Amino acid sequence: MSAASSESTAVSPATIAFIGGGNMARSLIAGLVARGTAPASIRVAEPVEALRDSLRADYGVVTVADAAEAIADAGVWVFAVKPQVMRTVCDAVAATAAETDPLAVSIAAGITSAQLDRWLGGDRAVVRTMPNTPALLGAGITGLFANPRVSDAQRDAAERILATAGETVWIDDEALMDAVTAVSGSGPAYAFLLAEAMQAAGQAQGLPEDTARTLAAQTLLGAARMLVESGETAEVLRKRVTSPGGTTQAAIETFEAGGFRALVDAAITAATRRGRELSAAND
Ligand SMILES: NC(=O)C1=CN([C@@H]2O[C@H](COP(=O)(O)OP(=O)(O)OC[C@H]3O[C@@H](n4cnc5c(N)ncnc54)[C@H](OP(=O)(O)O)[C@@H]3O)[C@@H](O)[C@H]2O)C=CC1
Ligand SMILES: O=C(O)[C@@H]1CCC=N1
Repeated sequence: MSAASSESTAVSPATIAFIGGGNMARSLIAGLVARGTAPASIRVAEPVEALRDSLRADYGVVTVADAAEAIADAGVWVFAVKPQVMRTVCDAVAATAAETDPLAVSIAAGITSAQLDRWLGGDRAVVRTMPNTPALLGAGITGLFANPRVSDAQRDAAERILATAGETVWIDDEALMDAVTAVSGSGPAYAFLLAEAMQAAGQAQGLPEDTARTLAAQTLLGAARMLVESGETAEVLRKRVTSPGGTTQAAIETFEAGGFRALVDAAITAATRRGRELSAAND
């Protein structure tokens, strides 16, 4: 940490400022507080009063309307705003960054560490991350990339913060962060889409709404746990459910005939491309 902090404000490496207190910040804050981070060491800058009120009520964190107030004594700044406003947000805090030399952690899709570094005035320590919403339960996974300016201690600090949200995986080639975003950042939505479709199809077969919903949700939970806990591949687990000439085979053949794998590939390709577009469009 730089010794250039202003005399009136002691910057603490343990104080974390969130800039943006929306959906994803909330998930991360929930994880941090649930796993022992003192709420008083978390500042959240969020313009929407209702969001500030609920973050304060639910987690006891310090909430403010303006980023300048949140970052003043924080050694770690977590940028949790939309990619479209990231440049403006960075411009507004760049002067303070030059004074206090914080670790900048971004969770934004697409925006690169080089962009963040440049917008924050240059020569900044930046960790670009991509968490996902199961962070709310500590069941998330986050991809992380550190630029060369990040020290070992700062890398550990970023790891500690994101590890409260679940698993972590460091990525050496930043270009792959858009693929991480497409697979795991956006991925919970794909599982929810599948749940919606399974529920609707079950209802179409006559199941009551509540029953169809519970069957779909519990099935996805059980399958996900088997994927993580069994040590076996998805393919092996799938084949074990698929009795020859049985019901699963009828369904899987219908998926395959409909181009399911190609559709998933096209969807993840589109999401990866969109990450790159978000970077270029907001530069
Ligand atoms: N949602 C997800 O599953 C994931 C999201 N992300 C990334 O997280 C980031 C945030 O996404 P998400 O939480 O969904 O978005 P949200 O819109 O829910 O949250 C962003 C919040 O930041 C606020 N904001 C805007 N400008 C400022 C500012 N100058 N200072 C402080 N706060 C500001 C917004 O207010 P207002 O609405 O008034 O603009 C909003 O409340 C994005 O970059 C996204 O790519 C990453 C992984 C997963
Ligand atoms: O949809 C988005 O752009 C963000 C990033 C990953 C999940 N939500």
